[in-house]
Amino acid sequence: MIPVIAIDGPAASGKGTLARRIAAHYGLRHLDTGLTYRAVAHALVATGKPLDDEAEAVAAAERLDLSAMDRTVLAAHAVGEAASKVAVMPAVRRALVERQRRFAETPPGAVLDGRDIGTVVCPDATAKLYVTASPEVRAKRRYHEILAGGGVADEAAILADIQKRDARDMGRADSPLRPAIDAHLLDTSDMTIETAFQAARAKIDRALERN
Ligand SMILES: Nc1ncnc2c1ncn2[C@@H]1O[C@H](COP(=O)(O)OP(=O)(O)OP(=O)(O)O)[C@@H](O)[C@H]1O
Ligand SMILES: Nc1ccn([C@@H]2O[C@H](COP(=O)(O)O)[C@@H](O)[C@H]2O)c(=O)n1
Repeated sequence: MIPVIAIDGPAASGKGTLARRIAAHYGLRHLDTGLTYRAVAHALVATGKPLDDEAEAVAAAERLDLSAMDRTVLAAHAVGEAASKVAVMPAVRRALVERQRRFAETPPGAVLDGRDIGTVVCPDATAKLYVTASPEVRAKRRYHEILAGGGVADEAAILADIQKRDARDMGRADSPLRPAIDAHLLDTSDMTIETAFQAARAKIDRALERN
């Protein structure tokens, strides 16, 4: 059995931070699936195409090189907003999910983080986590992250964007953000990164022992 760890959660909940730690700890590969949607949105913007151009978006998804996604370009707040618009199109999701599944099925196993990993991409994952935190805590973390990177940010605007993105991601018809029925919920509002990692590790260790 190839171990697959599925981590879902809303924007800025800390799922990427946790996924990277878990992948390093268990010696697994890691895929931030949010980057795949960001890369498609970025490709449309870069070529002057509207974000609802489904044919162009599918073509961008099909030619995407998962090993060459540039986090420094794709991490921008505006790209995340654009990604959530591209992510409502079922044909784009089909193309990306196919790529994500192939990544997950490749030895030695993988950690994938996103919005629909436990529900759609890897429904048979070895362990599933749903990581969340209050919108206010998430906005504060993102605000401090931007300042630490030398940027300028408005915490209230970030909070409004996060709430808008949550509503779009949870409200879309295809693969809405929601915890899988068998996911372990991890509310990190009052947890440090280390505490969240130890809590996740305990759940994953138990799941790995069972398999
Ligand atoms: N438990 C925690 N306590 C404090 N800060 C945290 C915690 N978890 C994550 N962070 C910080 O919060 C910020 C957002 O975390 P991260 O990028 O991992 O979230 P994400 O859910 O992957 O975001 P996105 O949806 O935008 O990809 C980062 O600056 C990270 O260092
Ligand atoms: N499995 C996923 C991952 C992401 N999305 C969409 O992409 C947007 C950006 O994701 P980040 O994790 O980088 O913030 C996100 O808001 C989703 O709309 C998705 O649909 N499915």
